[in-house]
Amino acid sequence: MAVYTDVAPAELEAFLSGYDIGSLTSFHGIAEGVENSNFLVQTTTGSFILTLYEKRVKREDLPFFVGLMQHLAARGLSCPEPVAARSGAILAEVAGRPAAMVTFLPGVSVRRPTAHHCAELGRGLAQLHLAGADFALKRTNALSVTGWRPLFEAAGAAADTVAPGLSEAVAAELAVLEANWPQDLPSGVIHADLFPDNAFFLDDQLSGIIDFYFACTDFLAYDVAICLNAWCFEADGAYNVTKGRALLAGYEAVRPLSEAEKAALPRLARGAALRFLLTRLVDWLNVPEGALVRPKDPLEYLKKLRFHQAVERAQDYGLAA
Ligand SMILES: Nc1ncnc2c1ncn2[C@@H]1O[C@H](COP(=O)(O)OP(=O)(O)OP(=O)(O)O)[C@@H](O)[C@H]1O
Ligand SMILES: N[C@@H](CCO)C(=O)O
Repeated sequence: MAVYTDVAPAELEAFLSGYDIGSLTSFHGIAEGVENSNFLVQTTTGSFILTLYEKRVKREDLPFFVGLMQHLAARGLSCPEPVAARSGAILAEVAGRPAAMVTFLPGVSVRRPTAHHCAELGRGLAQLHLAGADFALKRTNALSVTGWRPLFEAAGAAADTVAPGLSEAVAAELAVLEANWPQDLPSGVIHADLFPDNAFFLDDQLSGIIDFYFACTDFLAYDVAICLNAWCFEADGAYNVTKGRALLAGYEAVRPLSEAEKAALPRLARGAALRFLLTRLVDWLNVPEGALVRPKDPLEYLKKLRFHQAVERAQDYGLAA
């Protein structure tokens, strides 16, 4: 149940009195998600999402996130639109947490994506990259290569309680990627967390992208690598090249990858796998007392990392020659 901060009905009513969105008819915490506290708010005019930002979202980053959603929605991307209060304010504070209201998107996430869903996602990701190309604000990716060693140090030797030898394996991979991380690739706004739970489908067509709270400025191909990790592996840890081919073809139909991006893809995929291994490892080792949210399995990403370590060229992911 990803509600870390609860909201009393009276407090919500007081908060909503500052908005022209009708009167409250119902609201409830949303179980999905592990980073923030989300509530479905229904009023006499429609449905909205109230998000209370938790530990990994810094207040100073919120203007970037809400500004980006406004920018992408204005360019036709189906994403949540921040709702302004009567005062014009987008950002607020509810139950002591920074908060914002956004529009509710129809559609459902798919738990077991097919190759068709991967193709749709690839197209949507490329459209996101193109729509974000003229977004004025920049945000450094705190979870790219320079952010991984501090995460590893936060886990420390306890990593080996999760799996024997994990600490040594991560230290070795970290050294390789810090020494060989790609430079000078096409950069821009990336989503950076576009997992199946953050994409909505209606009748198997991509209908929306949510959860822009890791969005930042980084290599566009790194976002592709994150999606290959999140969408193209089966539950048993095997890479599904049919899904990879579909995702990459969908992406390239909208935005072709450069030769430099293709050459860098295996390293970017290793880095993406290490990033999610590390954030999951830190969460796994730091479950708050009485938490109702079960952290995600870091070892899922150790398996993916090991796959990428054996990949020699982008075509191994299903990329057209
Ligand atoms: N704009 C929206 N429209 C419809 N549903 C939404 C919207 N935003 C969030 N949700 C619902 O709330 C859930 C959690 O949202 P979100 O993924 O942003 O939370 P989170 O804590 O950042 O999760 P995580 O980072 O683990 O994906 C989503 O899976 C979805 O069910
Ligand atoms: N999508 C992330 C959790 C939210 O950042 C993961 O699966 O590890």
